Amino acid sequence: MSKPRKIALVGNPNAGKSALFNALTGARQKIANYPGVTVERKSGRLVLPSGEPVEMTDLPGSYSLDPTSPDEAVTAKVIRGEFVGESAPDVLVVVLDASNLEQHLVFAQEIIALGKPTVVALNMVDLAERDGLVIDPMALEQALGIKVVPTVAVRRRGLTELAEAVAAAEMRHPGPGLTDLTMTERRVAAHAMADAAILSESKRHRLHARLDRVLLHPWMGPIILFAFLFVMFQAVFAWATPFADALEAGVALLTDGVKGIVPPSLARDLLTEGVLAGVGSVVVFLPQIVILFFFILVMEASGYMARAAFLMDRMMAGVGLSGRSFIPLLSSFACAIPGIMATRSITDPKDRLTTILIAPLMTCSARLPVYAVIIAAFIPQRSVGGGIGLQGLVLFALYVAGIVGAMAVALVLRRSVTKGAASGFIMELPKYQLPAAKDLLIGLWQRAWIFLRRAGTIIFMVTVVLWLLLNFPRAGRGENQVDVSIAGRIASGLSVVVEPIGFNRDMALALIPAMAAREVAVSSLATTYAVAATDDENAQAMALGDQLKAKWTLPMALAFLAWFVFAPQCMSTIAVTRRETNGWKWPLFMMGYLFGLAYIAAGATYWIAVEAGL
Ligand SMILES: Nc1nc2c(ncn2[C@@H]2O[C@H](COP(=O)(O)OP(=O)(O)OP(=O)(O)O)[C@@H](O)[C@H]2O)c(=O)[nH]1
Ligand SMILES: [Mg+2]
Repeated sequence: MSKPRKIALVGNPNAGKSALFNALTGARQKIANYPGVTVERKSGRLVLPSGEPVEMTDLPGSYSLDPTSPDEAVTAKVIRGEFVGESAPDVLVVVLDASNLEQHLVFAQEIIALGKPTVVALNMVDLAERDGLVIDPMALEQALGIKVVPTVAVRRRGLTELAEAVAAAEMRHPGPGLTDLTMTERRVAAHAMADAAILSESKRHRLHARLDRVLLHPWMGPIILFAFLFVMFQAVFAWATPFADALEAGVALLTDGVKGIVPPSLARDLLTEGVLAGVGSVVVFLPQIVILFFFILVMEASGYMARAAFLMDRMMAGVGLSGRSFIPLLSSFACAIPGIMATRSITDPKDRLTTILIAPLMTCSARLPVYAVIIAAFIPQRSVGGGIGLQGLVLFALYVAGIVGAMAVALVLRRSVTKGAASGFIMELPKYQLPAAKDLLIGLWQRAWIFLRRAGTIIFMVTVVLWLLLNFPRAGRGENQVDVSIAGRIASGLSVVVEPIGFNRDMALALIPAMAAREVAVSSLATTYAVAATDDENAQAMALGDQLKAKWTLPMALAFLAWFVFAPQCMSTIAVTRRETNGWKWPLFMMGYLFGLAYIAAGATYWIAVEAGL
């Protein structure tokens, strides 16, 4: 039997190729709202209405067959049949976003000009219709000289017709006048074709255009973005407090419960001091994490995220980065690991390396518990006027410090280690959409689950190991358990190094396990203070925040915060950096410079705060 024919889906990023691919083949993959998600090749089987089985490939989104990024290079090579170990596709399906027709027709012409059997999937006609765009597929067919099938990938509309067109595509050939055009000529032609195919445009379309004029305005745009982020950080504290308090009370109740049932023993201590105090101290930050991601998901789903990237482009260019770095850096606010992996869509190797190196400076969500516990303990819960909470303001400042730090580092790197010019940036702005409640809920649930799973696995394990190291060898009469323990001794050694920047032994003790996961800084402190307090009934009953207040000064707390703005990332980030840069050189460089920055920032913060009499 001969091999099945190969069908490839091509088109601009965000045209809905993956959605069509999923709908046609039943395969599953992540679908996000901004360009550049499909990095790898996906293929699956399907049977055409004619009964012919074919193999379908989902190619990365591209703007042109002249590749400007590794993803685009893959697409261009596969289409031309130059990809090693990969036969050329027999039929191409060009996927167009009907509501972005003019833009998408530019690349479509280039594909069609290849002369291969090709059909057009005019996708997202639902969104076009909703926007009041009435498109005439026949006019497009005439202009392009090939079959055009209207589809709605997410509603499975037009799939059968598309499959039929694919089966028939072998016989067709491109019309005259499409080959050998320059890019500019293609743009002009695209404009004319879109004009001819679009029959009417509605109020909604004009409304979106007007929204863009405000949100993308050179100076109003950034102010609105800044204001939005400001509100987001205010909300993280303001909304979370009742839930966090309830969770904290729950953990306290559990601890009392265990103490009531289990007789005093090391095992009971492990449960209360290690598991409940340690892991519990992290879990109480679940509401904050959920609120933070609520805002991020709304930004993504509404189409505002891409606008934010667009606004940031100029600032990025100022420090020698391209706007392409924005999405990876933004992902790093969740976690640096997906952020670093997302840099694969950056064309220029030095541009990409710079982005990888600064990604850990974006405040990942694992740092939120650390910030939150210190802020709640040391920054008074009061308003600085106009209903603006001081705590939210400090949190906002910490995030801004990370961003400013990253931009400053990029500026320096681009003039030294990763010298080079900034490259251009093309990005499509998706349509505005009201986020669907169901998608939001699923997204939030996934985030919450990731957080809880971390608490139940890595944070749990590290905390238990730390508890063991804190409890052995056992203290004799009159000795303090933490002082004589293995962990205590290691931390005492380390505190020689961190004393100059204002850290005490307990803080030093939290730094090492925090390399496994940042949240562990919180659980380590909680466990350490719980172990230290075993003999003191009063101290035992104190919440972590009160313990911190009793044992740290304000300058120490601020120095600790400054440390975590820059502190070298977790082990997994180092590992992924090693993988993405093919060696140890850059991860070591990254660790080195981050350690240096963290040390200087914490030290400067401490001494300035002390001098200021805080
Ligand atoms: N309303 C509507 N949304 C769609 C349609 N097709 C795709 N989408 C959505 O559009 C977004 C982008 O779709 P993808 O399938 O990821 O786009 P892609 O072409 O694979 O993008 P890249 O992989 O980045 O090149 C997703 O959020 C889809 O759910 C459609 O016909 N109608
Ligand atoms: Mg895709």
